[in-house]
Amino acid sequence: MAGLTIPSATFSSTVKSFTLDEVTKHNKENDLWVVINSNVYDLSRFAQLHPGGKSVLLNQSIVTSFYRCVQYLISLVLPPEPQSLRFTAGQDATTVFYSLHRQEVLERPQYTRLIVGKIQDVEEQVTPRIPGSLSSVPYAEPTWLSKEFTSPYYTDNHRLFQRKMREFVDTVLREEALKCEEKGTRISQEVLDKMAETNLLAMRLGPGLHLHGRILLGSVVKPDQFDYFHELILDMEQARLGTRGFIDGMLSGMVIGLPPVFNHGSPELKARIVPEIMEGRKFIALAITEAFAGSDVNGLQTTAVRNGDFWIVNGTKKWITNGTFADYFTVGCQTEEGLTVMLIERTEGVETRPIKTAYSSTAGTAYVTFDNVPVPLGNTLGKVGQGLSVILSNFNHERWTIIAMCTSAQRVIVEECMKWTSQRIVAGKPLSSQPVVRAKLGDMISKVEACQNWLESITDQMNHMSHRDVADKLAGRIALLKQFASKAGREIAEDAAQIFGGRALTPSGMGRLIENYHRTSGYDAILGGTEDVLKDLGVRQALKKMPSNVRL
Ligand code: HEM
Repeated sequence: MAGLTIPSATFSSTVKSFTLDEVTKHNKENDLWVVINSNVYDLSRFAQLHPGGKSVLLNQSIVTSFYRCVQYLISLVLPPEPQSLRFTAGQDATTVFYSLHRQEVLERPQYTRLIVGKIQDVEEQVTPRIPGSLSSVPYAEPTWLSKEFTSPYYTDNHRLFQRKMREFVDTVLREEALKCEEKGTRISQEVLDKMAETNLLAMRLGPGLHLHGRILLGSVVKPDQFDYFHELILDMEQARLGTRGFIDGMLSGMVIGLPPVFNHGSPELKARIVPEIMEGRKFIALAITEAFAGSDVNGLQTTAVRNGDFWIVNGTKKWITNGTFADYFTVGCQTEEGLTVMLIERTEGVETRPIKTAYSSTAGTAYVTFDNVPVPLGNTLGKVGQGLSVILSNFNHERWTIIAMCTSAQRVIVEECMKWTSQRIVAGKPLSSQPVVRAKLGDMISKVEACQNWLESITDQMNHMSHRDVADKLAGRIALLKQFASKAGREIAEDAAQIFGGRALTPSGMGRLIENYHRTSGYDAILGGTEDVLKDLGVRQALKKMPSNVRL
């Protein structure tokens, strides 16, 4: 057997080269080899531990049945070993493997160790995606990242930024995301440090002065060059992880809780807390919603009463993202003068309890209670009694980031469905040969493309407008797009679950991304404003601008 050096993503040492005939001899229970994607695996010992059971590794596939029948006829003349009548073992199991497992199974170190060689002169049938690379599946990437298409919005710098972001997501975040999503644990300080090192946390807050003096993603983009398309790319790349709880656990609380501080806090307060938060050493959450009031911020019941140089705060907050581990809370309170926002530090009288939600507790969703908590008057954000404008000032940005992540998550689902419907064989034909399945794919693709194109158009406007103009001219459009995108997401999730069947119901295995999205797509329809409220807001904003001098 000749030695062969294979430069591969999974192993790089000198590996042995075999013929298929040689592999066929290893077809017994304790001497069990299979070929998957031109690699030869020795499963002799692993068969006992195989999560799918030992018997399936020994069972006949249809192809091997035929092959064995021929063997059987020959055996009438020359008897084979009795066991070899029912082997998958000793065969090329590529097709059956990919119909039952995701590629990532083969990439786990404990399984790459099972490789004993490669089949001579045989090309890989499946090319695993290299971390950081683009997908070649149609509609798996937005048009601007698809070969041979152009875009009026993105520059070479955006393209470079996208490449680096995807690399970061694939190599630094992906493993952590899977682990935290499954175990419900909070993001590790080690990964947070890496995010802070690249200033990813600061970039999540959008373009602005807070980026000045910072080195962004290893100097890929200069702080004053960073625009809303860079931020869009960042959000969309992160959302490709397909782990909804972890996406929020990656400090979404900061994205919505910190802007009121640096837009409305005193210079001393900002100097004290903003750097440590943007560097991932301390954590902040936005605490507005209550069991008593959600979108209706005027109905909040948490109170703040003045006492000397302090507010004394009493009340409760519910559904607070990152609340279980937050050091600071940006809180809406009722005062004598009206709604007022203030920064409350985790101190005596502040308690947080995890709330069990439909997504992973890695997001740190909390119920927060304030019991006679003294808050320095200097922690007031904006003017006393004008809390509504402080809260509203960040809503458009929050909603826009939700749209970006929701659209990107949908695209991942489209990619999953394109792959699955092409590889899944039912009654001898791929699923995609069914018109009803193609109709679902058509709906999904149309929806995600509509969201992407509308979103890019709004993002372009944001790049050319002041904050005030965004509030005046884009609030309604952002609201309408958010409800459209989240509804599209929920419909896509439903269609994808129908396509994947039972696989869409288990959080691990082939349909794990579909299961996660199907379970959590409703979050985008509620967080940052429910669909009905936003649709109404969008129309009300439009009606406000109806000229009085028009008639049919
Ligand atoms: C290198 C070889 C293999 C490895 C490392 C492996 C590993 C695994 C793992 C980790 C699972 C759990 C589910 C998942 O994480 O996707 C699984 C399930 C399964 N495996 Fe394998 N497997 C191998 C080969 C095969 C082959 C050749 C067959 C062919 C019959 C097979 C049949 C199954 C079945 C039927 C299940 C259960 C699937 C389900 O629950 O939907 N496996 N395998």
